[in-house]
Amino acid sequence: MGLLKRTLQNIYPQDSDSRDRAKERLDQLALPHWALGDLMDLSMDLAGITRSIDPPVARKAIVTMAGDHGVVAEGVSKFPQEVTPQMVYNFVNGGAGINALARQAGAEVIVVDMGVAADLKQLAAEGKIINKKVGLGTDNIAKGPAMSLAMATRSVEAGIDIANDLADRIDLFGTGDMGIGNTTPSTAIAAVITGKPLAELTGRGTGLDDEQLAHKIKVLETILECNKPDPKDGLDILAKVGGFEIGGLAGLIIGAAAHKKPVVVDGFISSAAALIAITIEPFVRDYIICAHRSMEPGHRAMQEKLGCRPLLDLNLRLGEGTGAALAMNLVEAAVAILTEVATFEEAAVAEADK
Ligand SMILES: Cc1cc2ncn([C@H]3O[C@H](COP(=O)(O)O)[C@@H](O)[C@H]3O)c2cc1C
Ligand SMILES: O=C(O)c1cccnc1
Repeated sequence: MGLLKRTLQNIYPQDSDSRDRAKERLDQLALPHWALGDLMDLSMDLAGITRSIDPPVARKAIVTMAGDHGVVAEGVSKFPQEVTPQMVYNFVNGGAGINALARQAGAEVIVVDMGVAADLKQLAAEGKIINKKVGLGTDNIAKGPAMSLAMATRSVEAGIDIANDLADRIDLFGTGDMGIGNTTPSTAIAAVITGKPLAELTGRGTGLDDEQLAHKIKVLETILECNKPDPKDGLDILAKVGGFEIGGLAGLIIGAAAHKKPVVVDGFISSAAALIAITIEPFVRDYIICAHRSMEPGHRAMQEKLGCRPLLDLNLRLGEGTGAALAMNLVEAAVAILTEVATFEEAAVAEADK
């Protein structure tokens, strides 16, 4: 049996006993009932995910996966494809948005080459990135499938491998992406899985103007017409309209769920990966924490389908894992509430009048 199938057999819903035990304590905290709001719901989720009322989250990593996209030939991005490997160097040198925010959150940044259209072997040989290259960029999805079904499986299994390798030393995973053009496959995935119209889902990515946005929607119509992915088959969707880094992130999310570890899902591209993951195995949903609401208009529909309310809404539109790094601070806050706040009884505070 392949790695993906074996991993899926280890994915269960959140543990209701641990959730109940967390709720029992949270209900008694010396504050007006549930006054720390969504953070208290998050505490319960963390207990259910980790099977503990002292959920471990201290050791954090953002896994930023990079890949290129043949569809850039259609003029769907404001930036040229060379930016993908150039940003990989920036990540390695510590100068990108994700490096600053991960440092601030106390999270490690792990950069993975899933399919950048450039030779990054030297960086991998120096141990600065992980090499899981499936191809030199996907094929142009406006002309046919992104990749073969075998490559789609390899992408997802590469992400599972990374989760497996990190599971001994990381408690809390975050997702990040880098790949010029990747809001286009992400929008295609969103359209297939949410069933919402492209005009509602498609956004400006790195900053398209009105005319370029209208063109991107046309290209997306062509992409869906010529590929016709099966909305119930996550691997089919990934192979036809996905990307190597999107597949890798779907695998990372699946892997985190199999290890009963929370995974903070970043923005638009990471959410496309999460949609692929829950289409492959719906229980994966129980392990996902949605970091923030991106500026891309389709993000709302994606998060509704994920069944996940975002923690932050900061007009971010970057990716890289930046929103996930910011939300990790809130995940740690949710644990602090559960483990450090005293109950009415412990603090000798009078309870509410009936
Ligand atoms: C310098 C730079 C750094 C980035 N970091 C993340 N992205 C983000 O923008 C890209 C997706 O937008 P689109 O589909 O419009 O190309 C992805 O690489 C995503 O990670 C960046 C984009 C640029 C230009
Ligand atoms: O929300 C995101 O992840 C995003 C939005 C625009 C461009 N790149 C990433």
